[in-house]
Amino acid sequence: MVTPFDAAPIGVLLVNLGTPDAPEPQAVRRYLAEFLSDPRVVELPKLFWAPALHGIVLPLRAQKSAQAYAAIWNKELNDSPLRAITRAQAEGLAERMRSGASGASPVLVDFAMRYGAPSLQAGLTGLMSRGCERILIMPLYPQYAAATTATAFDAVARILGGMRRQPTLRFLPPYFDDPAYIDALASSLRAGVAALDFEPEVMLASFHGLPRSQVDAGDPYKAQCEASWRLLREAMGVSERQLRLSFQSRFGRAKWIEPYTTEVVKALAREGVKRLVVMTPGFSADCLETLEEIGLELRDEFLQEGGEKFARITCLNDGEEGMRLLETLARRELQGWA
Ligand SMILES: C=CC1=C(C)c2cc3[nH]c(cc4nc(cc5[nH]c(cc1n2)c(C)c5CCC(=O)O)C(CCC(=O)O)=C4C)c(C)c3C=C
Ligand SMILES: [Fe+2]
Ligand SMILES: [Fe+2]
Repeated sequence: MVTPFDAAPIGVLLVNLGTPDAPEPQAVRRYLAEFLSDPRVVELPKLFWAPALHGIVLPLRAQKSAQAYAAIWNKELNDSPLRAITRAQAEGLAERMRSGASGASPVLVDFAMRYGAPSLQAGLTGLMSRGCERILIMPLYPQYAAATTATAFDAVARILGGMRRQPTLRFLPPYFDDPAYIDALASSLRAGVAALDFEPEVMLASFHGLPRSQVDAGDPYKAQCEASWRLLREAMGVSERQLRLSFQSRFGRAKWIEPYTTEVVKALAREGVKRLVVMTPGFSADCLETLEEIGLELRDEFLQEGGEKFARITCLNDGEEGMRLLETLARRELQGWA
């Protein structure tokens, strides 16, 4: 029997970057091998990069990164924070889409990782096996980058390339300037600062970096981060000096987009800034880069350089503001479907 098209469920698939299965060198190596072999991520000739990656980068990096993952692993759930939070976002969105749903089609929500597990293949085929013929893919990157947004699209297209009966797809566009995103960031920053036992002298918005060569080649990522930063400053009513911008997570020796987060923070401490708050608006979920690189490493650097009070604002995660944002985006993109 064929389900009438209008009554068939609609699928929503949240997509984030990916993460290892365990905080151990073997698992981290497997994950990094998949991630860093993606030509959208490292744009070097394969003949040169593959031996360097497998011969030098992975043996060194897997060991070091496994220790970093161990420091932030969610022990209660025995899971990576990124996967645990993305799962909670999917569960929360499913609940929200159940209540107040209008029309005949139920909305089913799942999540997938671009690299590692649960795979995009499993996410797509899982929704299809539950009857979804129309699927909204939501890459959870507010700012577009070929290394994140485009590679998710590429991977989905490759998976569909192997299907006889394809679902109909929609993709969430980048939402770096969406008022719902900016409002969610501003509310979470205000609430985060109000809950502190100190008043910050400076706030810093630290975005994940990108190789400068990718931006020079036309990637709009840096401009979109700058636009989010400007809109957030306007929403908060603060100046460029009160809310600074920087880029973190540099990987490799090439130049990445600047200013680098570590340099900005060390300079602030040397200038005499004692109380600092750091937020990471480009990440939808807390992960290695926010919990360890900012929450542990950057905190130590600031305190060692003379800073006295340091606080990190959590990502939007599955909190009220974050979930309201995901629901707003999903409902908007599902118009005419659900
Ligand atoms: C938010 C957007 C992201 C962009 C843009 C991005 C680009 C990018 N990243 C690397 C290299 C690494 N990134 C790593 C971790 C990582 N990156 C993002 C997001 C973006 N990356 C997230 C959410 C995470 C955390 C994953 C987790 O498991 O918690 C890592 C791995 C960690 C490590 O070993 O230090 C690397 C490596 C490149 C090269 C790049 C752009 C070209
Ligand atoms: Fe990254
Ligand atoms: Fe990092």
